[in-house]
Amino acid sequence: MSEAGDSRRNSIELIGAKAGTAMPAEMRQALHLRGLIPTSIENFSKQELRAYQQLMSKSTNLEKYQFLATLRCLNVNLFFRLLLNHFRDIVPLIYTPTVGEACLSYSHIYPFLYPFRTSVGLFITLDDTDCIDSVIENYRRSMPDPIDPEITVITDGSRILGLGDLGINGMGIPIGKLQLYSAAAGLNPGRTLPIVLDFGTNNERYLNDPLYLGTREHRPDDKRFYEAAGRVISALHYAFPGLLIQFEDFSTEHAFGLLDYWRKRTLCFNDDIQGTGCVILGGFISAIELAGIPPRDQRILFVGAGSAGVGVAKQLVDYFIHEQKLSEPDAQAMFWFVDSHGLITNNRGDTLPHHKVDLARHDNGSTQCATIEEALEYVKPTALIGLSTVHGAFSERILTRMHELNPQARPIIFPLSNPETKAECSFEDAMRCTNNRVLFASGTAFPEYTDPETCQVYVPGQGNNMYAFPAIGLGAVLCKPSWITDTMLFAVSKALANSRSPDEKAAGELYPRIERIRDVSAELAAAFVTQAVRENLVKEKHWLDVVSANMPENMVPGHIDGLFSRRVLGEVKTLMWKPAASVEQYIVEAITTINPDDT
Ligand SMILES: NC(=O)C1=CN([C@@H]2O[C@H](COP(=O)(O)OP(=O)(O)OC[C@H]3O[C@@H](n4cnc5c(N)ncnc54)[C@H](O)[C@@H]3O)[C@@H](O)[C@H]2O)C=CC1
Ligand SMILES: CC(=O)C(=O)O
Ligand SMILES: [Mg+2]
Repeated sequence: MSEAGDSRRNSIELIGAKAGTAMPAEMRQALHLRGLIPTSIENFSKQELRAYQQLMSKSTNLEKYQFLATLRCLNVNLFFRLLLNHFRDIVPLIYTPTVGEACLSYSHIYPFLYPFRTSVGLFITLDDTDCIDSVIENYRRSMPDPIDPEITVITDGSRILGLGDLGINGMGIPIGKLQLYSAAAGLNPGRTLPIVLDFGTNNERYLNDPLYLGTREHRPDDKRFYEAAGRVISALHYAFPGLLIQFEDFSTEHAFGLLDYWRKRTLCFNDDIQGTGCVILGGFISAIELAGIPPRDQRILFVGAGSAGVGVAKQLVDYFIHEQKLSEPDAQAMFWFVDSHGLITNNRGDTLPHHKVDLARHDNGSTQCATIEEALEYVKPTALIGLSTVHGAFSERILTRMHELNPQARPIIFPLSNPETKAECSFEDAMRCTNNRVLFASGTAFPEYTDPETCQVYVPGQGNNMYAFPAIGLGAVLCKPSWITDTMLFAVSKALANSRSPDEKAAGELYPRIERIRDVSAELAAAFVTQAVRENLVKEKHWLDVVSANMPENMVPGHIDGLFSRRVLGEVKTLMWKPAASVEQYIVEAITTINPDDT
């Protein structure tokens, strides 16, 4: 086909196919589509209604996931309209818990053919890293819009949620996270790039699965891993200057190494370490306000000391140092950690991996605790944080002891492992065992709990990094700081705690309601950008002008109130992408994308 023919075809694909039954009559005529589309000329709301009905008619969550995945490829605008208008219902279908189920069977549910010109993302093998530039170029060519991605979520599938090594099947996670970026924080979906490093898997089940879609080899050694991952990151950095890289679900043994090496070399962050730290600190600040004891009297027991446990602990320690004015040793003394070998101490007789050394207790004398129960009796915690991947680790006995050990304070219990099949306890169990006194947040949303005697309904908190990563990403994409500092993340946590509405606070909720996520993300991103400018790490003149103008001297990180902050917030909001509200708007946008000179 001639170039002119190609271009016409592309226009029809972009404008026509995606407007679908909403395409006006004149346009059907002009694009030679008359007779090829059903007669009725609909609006987007009607299309959305039909899509929602079809979604709800599916009998399993996995079928719903598949329906949504296909819709995302066929009609981006409709997909995001549907998602935004039914956020609470649909997030669990595209994210945890259903995305976990989808990843487990990704090689089996993979559609035969993704529609022309709708790349799912990049699948990069070890061999591909020898010609990585051409692989990236293939991706660029495959995209309908000639614009560079501004954000990538990249995994090697080695620790997908709490489900372990899923190899290439982990691709569902970057896809799901990036869908949330667009829905929750207004990142343009056409500029998001999911990547899986298909460097092999140590999962024997997949290696023996005839339908497994990835490389059938064991994972490489550390040297080869870092070399190959480094090539990919450098090539991305070169091809798309300013691209934000989110590391996701790398096993803990590589998560810290990658972040430490790349943190100041390219714009990046690790969601499991830093995003989770941000979000849990935000909820924890809200929880300690309600706990009924002075914050510095908290005794915090972590169950799980992997990338997420360490990331969360680090940000909580920083909070006690910077906001509660404790010395570093005093702040650290408030924390105890249990891993699969028991309480982490410096004299329990094993060699601790690097990331656990700072977590070890030195004051335990000859006491060692082999189990969570023993640690509970030894520490007598006021707060219990689960990032262990062990379903039911917070047994009824443990939950009841938390109630008994805290007669004066409300116990904080955060079972944060994902998906819900890995959660340390359920909301219902935590409520029953603590006489409804628990301050609760879980990684995957639990249903509301109705007290059988009083019929009062209680809403659980969701402590999932989805409250933070979209905002960190939006803030970083907008202002492009040289690197992402701890204090920028701290500002995001503070803004998250501050973002609760008076109603949410009065109801004792630890996080804002999920339906408000776009407003919340905008506030958090504004706090991020403001902090980045304050730290002199932003070069873009636009943001220097917006933020520096009239910045009060006593600006408190994470406080989004006052005229100054509202100005920054207003600017952030105007730059957030959203699906077109009407077919007319959609067509204008589509034509502008195809031919910017036509405007
Ligand atoms: N809520 C959220 O936003 C997030 C939740 N997560 C969840 O956190 C979990 C952990 O993630 P990572 O830290 O990266 O994994 P990891 O595998 O590195 O860490 C797990 C930790 O739990 C410990 N553990 C295992 N069995 C145990 C047992 N029986 N008793 C006590 N400790 C035990 C391990 O020793 C290790 O320290 C996953 O389920 C993940 O989905 C991770 C990031 C964000
Ligand atoms: C939420 C998330 O990032 C995780 O569970 O790994
Ligand atoms: Mg993760």
